[in-house]
Amino acid sequence: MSAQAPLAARQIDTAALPVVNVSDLSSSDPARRQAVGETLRRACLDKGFFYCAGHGVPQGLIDTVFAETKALFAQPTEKKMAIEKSLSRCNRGYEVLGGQTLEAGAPPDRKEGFYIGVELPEDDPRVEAGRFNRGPNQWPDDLPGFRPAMVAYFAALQELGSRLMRGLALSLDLDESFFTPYCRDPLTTLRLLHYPPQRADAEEGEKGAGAHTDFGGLTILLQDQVGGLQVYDEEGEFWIHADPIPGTFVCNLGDLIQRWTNRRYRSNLHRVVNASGRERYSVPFFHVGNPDYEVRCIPTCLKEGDVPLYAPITVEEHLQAMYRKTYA
Ligand SMILES: O=C(O)CCC(=O)C(=O)O
Ligand SMILES: [Fe+2]
Repeated sequence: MSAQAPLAARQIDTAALPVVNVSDLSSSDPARRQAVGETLRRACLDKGFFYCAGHGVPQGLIDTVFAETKALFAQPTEKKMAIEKSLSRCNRGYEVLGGQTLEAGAPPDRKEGFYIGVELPEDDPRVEAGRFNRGPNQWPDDLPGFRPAMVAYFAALQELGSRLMRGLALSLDLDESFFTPYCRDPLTTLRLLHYPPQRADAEEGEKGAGAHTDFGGLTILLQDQVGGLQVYDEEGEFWIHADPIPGTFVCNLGDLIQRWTNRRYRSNLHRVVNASGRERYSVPFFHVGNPDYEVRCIPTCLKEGDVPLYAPITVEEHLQAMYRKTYA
């Protein structure tokens, strides 16, 4: 969505992103929930990227998700190709190294991935109607712990995402339930990613993930201890290294929130460069709402004299356009 940032921009290693403890979003005291909303507002008005602490997702589940993710990517190529994404009508399953180009004009991303979504049987009316990204998942047949771990993690993150959306509503001085209709029947995607180390002899401009903004509402990223995520600072024209902080997720706002808020909250440019010499694994969860929900400028986000910058669009229309753009 955003303009291309200068890739040769100066880089700094400052942890310039705030840590927001969201545990009080579960408080029965409205004032404590509102206080989290205020903290979220400051983070969202700045970069739209923050570390999320106090999220309540058990560390044991997180460790299992990483273990299963590594086991999946360690499988022989033919095993992974047996559940490759093109075999699915709803973009589920394995994505080959270089399968996506997130940054227009750059070389393909040096990452391999795996897509998981809401599990729907073939005879579900939404699947029979051919709705975008609706249908069954593809699962590896010889990793018995994989599916239960991913299903449990998906459910935990879906709940966290909806909780954060209530916090986001508070941050915008809206009713806490403002985004509830959007959160029903979600089109969320869980994505597993493996970034091999950057190559010394790589084509100019090759990255793990090219500079991009996220398509959906809210992204909740689990990253390992290797590092490599970079967030663009538009004013300073440099990349902030969003190094891992144990026990936190990195949360960022996607395009839909930028559209809702008329760019008051931004969908910020970010990228991955795995210069560590090690394998990197990450697990972004794209909390995306109801496909039929129409995202339009929130009236209170419109300052006097401003006009909406974006036409209303349904969640499904926007996602389809972004998939077309990055999977040429
Ligand atoms: O792997 C990461 O750290 C970020 C991945 C990402 O930005 C994405 O999949 O949209
Ligand atoms: Fe992203």
